[in-house]
Amino acid sequence: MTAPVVVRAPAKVNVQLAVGGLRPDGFHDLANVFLAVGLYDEVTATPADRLRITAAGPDADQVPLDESNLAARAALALARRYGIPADVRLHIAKDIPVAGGMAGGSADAAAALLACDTLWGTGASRAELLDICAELGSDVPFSLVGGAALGRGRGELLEPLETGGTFHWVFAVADGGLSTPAVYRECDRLREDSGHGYTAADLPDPQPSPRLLEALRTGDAPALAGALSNDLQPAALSLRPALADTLRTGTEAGALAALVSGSGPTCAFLAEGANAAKAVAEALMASGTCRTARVTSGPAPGATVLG
Ligand SMILES: C[C@](O)(CO)[C@H](O)COP(=O)(O)OP(=O)(O)OC[C@H]1O[C@@H](n2ccc(N)nc2=O)[C@H](O)[C@@H]1O
Ligand SMILES: Nc1ncnc2c1ncn2[C@@H]1O[C@H](COP(=O)(O)OP(=O)(O)OP(=O)(O)O)[C@@H](O)[C@H]1O
Repeated sequence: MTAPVVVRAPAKVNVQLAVGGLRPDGFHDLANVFLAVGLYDEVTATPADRLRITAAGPDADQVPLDESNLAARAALALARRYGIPADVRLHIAKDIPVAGGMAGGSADAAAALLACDTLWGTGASRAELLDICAELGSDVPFSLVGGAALGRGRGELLEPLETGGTFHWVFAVADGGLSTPAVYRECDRLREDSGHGYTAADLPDPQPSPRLLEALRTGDAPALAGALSNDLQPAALSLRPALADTLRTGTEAGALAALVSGSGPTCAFLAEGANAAKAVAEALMASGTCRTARVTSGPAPGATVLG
């Protein structure tokens, strides 16, 4: 009998998310600086009579178990490319918040792709895997590579970035998710309403911040704190105003900086060290401004076959 294959893939936080114009294909051009952090989903692939998806974990009831699941779509995409049936059971052990702006579904897609490639012995090249990842979603290539990277285009064109140390983070997980397309739409609406005379379609090309890249390269947490930015944050706050209380609570508890993670509603807090992170998490839990607070660090490795 073929042994099951277990693959682990990380969550991400966008330390910079510069959002440019709305493209004719409905996506936005980005300068997207990703950092993988140590919260993981695990996907176990086992031979089966047909494609089957199961999920476990606190948020498992919010994970679709049909072919809309990104892990299922990854298996189907690989099987189609190699002309083989996608007869596999994919079990998702879910620890990344669902619809939280931390690329949980993308992590499952990258993990499932690597797990199926290993189980089926398809031997796809890294370039082929990245190509399939990009078809599945803008964040999926980064879930495969992990570490830190600059994402251009709609976020799928990656350039690895050097990091000079470990950054300590706290993530405040909200009750209920936010829809990524709705947050991008709200970003466009706020910009169009702001009266600067531009429309979403003709913004300048978004650029990474040299100060932020340098802070990552040198592992300088206070400098990174001063350079964090997320153009989707006003939109996430507009859709979920209570997030302002969460951000304030973490900052008052000693975080170096606070920002919404990607499209939200998870809020991310950068801390000076592991002890400071623990204190920020305790304050967040006590405040009642979030469902739970998770302490972790980054960079973390990309999708990895375990065992
Ligand atoms: C917010 C981020 O998580 C930051 O990393 C990503 O930009 C979202 O990436 P994702 O969840 O993989 O998103 P996709 O599945 O590719 O796209 C979902 C929807 O988000 C919007 N979208 C996404 C990426 C992008 N560069 N511009 C967009 O406008 C589009 O409405 C798109 O239809
Ligand atoms: N494997 C999966 N895990 C979680 N959600 C999934 C999965 N596959 C599909 N989905 C659907 O995708 C939606 C968004 O889920 P996900 O957890 O990836 O959001 P997210 O972390 O905010 O994404 P991102 O940060 O990439 O924008 C969910 O509400 C769910 O309907």
